[in-house]
Order: sequence, then C-alpha cells, then structure tokens
Amino acid sequence: MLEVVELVKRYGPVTALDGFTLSVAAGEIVGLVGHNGAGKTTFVEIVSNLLRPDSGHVTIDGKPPSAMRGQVGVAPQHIALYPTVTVREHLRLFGRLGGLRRAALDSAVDDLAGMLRLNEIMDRRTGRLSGGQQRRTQAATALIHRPSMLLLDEPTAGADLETRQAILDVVKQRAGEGAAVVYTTHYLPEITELRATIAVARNGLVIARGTHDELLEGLPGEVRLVLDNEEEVSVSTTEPTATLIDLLKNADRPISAVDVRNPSLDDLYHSLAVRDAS
Ligand SMILES: Nc1ncnc2c1ncn2[C@@H]1O[C@H](COP(=O)(O)OP(=O)(O)OP(=O)(O)O)[C@@H](O)[C@H]1O
Repeated sequence: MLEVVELVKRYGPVTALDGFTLSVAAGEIVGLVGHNGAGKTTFVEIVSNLLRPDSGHVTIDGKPPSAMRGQVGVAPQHIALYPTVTVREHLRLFGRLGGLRRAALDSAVDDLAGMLRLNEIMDRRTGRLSGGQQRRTQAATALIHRPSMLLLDEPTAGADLETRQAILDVVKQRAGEGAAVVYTTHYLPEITELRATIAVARNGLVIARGTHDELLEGLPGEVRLVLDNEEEVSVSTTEPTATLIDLLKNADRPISAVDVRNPSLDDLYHSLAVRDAS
C-alpha cells in the first residue's frame, strides 16, 4: 500500500531524512518509533504531501501522494483545529473534503462521534475544549472519510487513558477493515495494544523493522524490590518471573514494594546502539 524508498530531506545544514525506506501493507499498523529528531514527522509530512523530498520516492497504492489526497487521513503531531469552529462542523468539513455527502456524511459523523466519545461536545467550539477532547477531535478529522492510508503522528500525546483507549480502538478497527496505518509514538504499550509491527528510526533512517516479538524478544527487563528500610534491589533480567521468585526467596528483610518492568523502547534503542557499535 505504502512504498517509501530512500527519502532524503535536508533543512539547510540539517539532514532530517537520510535514505528513509519503509513499506506498509494494507491492514498493517506500523508503530514508527525513535528518539526526538529521528525524522518521523518529516517522513509523515512528505507522505501526506505537505513537504517535498530532495530525493527518493513515495507511492500510495501505486500513485504519488499528490494524487491520493482523498485517500489519506492525517493527524498531525501538533493540534491543528479551527478554535472558533465546533467539533461537529470540523467532522462535516473534513468529511466533505474526503468526498462524503448527505446520508453517508451524517452516518460517518454519528459513528465516529460514538466511537471517539464526542457526543457531548459536538456543538462546542474546539478552542474551548480540553487537550484530550482536542486530540479526539483531531483524530476524528483524519478518520472521518475512512481513508485507506492513515498517518497518525503521536495522536495520543498528552491524552488521558480514556482518550488513548478510544483512539487505539478506532485505529484497530480501521486496520481491521484494511487501512494501512503509520502510527508514531513514544509509548511501547500502545504498539503492543495495536498489535503493530515496529519500525525504528534513527538519524533519518529506518534502522530496524520487524514484529514486536522479533525486535523485543530476548531483551532484558527489570525486577525491583524495595525493602522495609527503603533499600532497593534491582536486577536486569530476561526471566522476570524466575528472577522475582529468586529475589523473594533470598530477601533477608520484609519487602515493602515489588516492581516488574518488561523491556521498554529505551531497552530496544540501547540494544540497537550496542549492535551497531559491535
Ligand atoms: N522546518 C525545519 N527546519 C529546520 N530543521 C527542521 C525542520 N523540521 C525538522 N527539522 C529537523 O529535522 C530533524 C528531524 O525532525 P523531525 O521533526 O522529523 O523528527 P521526529 O522524529 O519527528 O522528532 P520528535 O519525536 O521530536 O517529534 C531534526 O533535527 C529537526 O530539528
């Protein structure tokens, strides 16, 4: 569905993309991760036809981004809503821009208002909404016309749990219907929940690509015990359950807290950096 080959983009002396290559199949969700400045937003802006690359090429369903405007839904990283316009007016406007009319538009607005829990705020101006309500409205503007390609750039940034869950549920539903999704995030639990494959960007390149298990299996997490005298014991381990049992058996003081942490994105970045250095 999406084919991106060897994109290069420079901003003066800064090389934001340096041969960025990524394919996404219909029905696939790709969790695009990487440190700040890795080039994720620049990539999203090129695929959504907001920026031109210096070189390389992009096709969506075999066509260039400029020919696919109606088939792509974009939620930019920074909130981009009209503050004096209501939620309902946003959904209707973006639905119309995506080609929906009359009954099809009405039912798309109703469906999404229900899924994203917008019903109670439909007639409020977006400039007066909370951050989470604005996030849900912004996601709705990307989703309203059921695009076959979705580009969601940190769509849950700053959102509470309920907003995050509502957005994740609708993204999963759309992928289940065949949409190709690129979802940039700094949260591994979102990728796990979306059952997304992973692409890791660094310095303008995709340096690792695979399933969740392929990239994270075998990475150590951490088991931490806090003793009643506030002393802490923490162990990096690939076998958290066995390690926890061992630590509990051998603790010579009462334990006041236990924490088991699965591998994180930072563990993944660290293992890739170690791999590249060796
Ligand atoms: N308009 C611009 N002018 C100059 N430099 C830019 C511009 N936009 C991005 N950059 C630079 O390009 C590089 C890639 O930025 P980009 O925003 O694509 O990264 P990112 O992976 O999305 O980061 P984040 O996780 O912080 O959103 C960074 O070094 C950034 O400072």
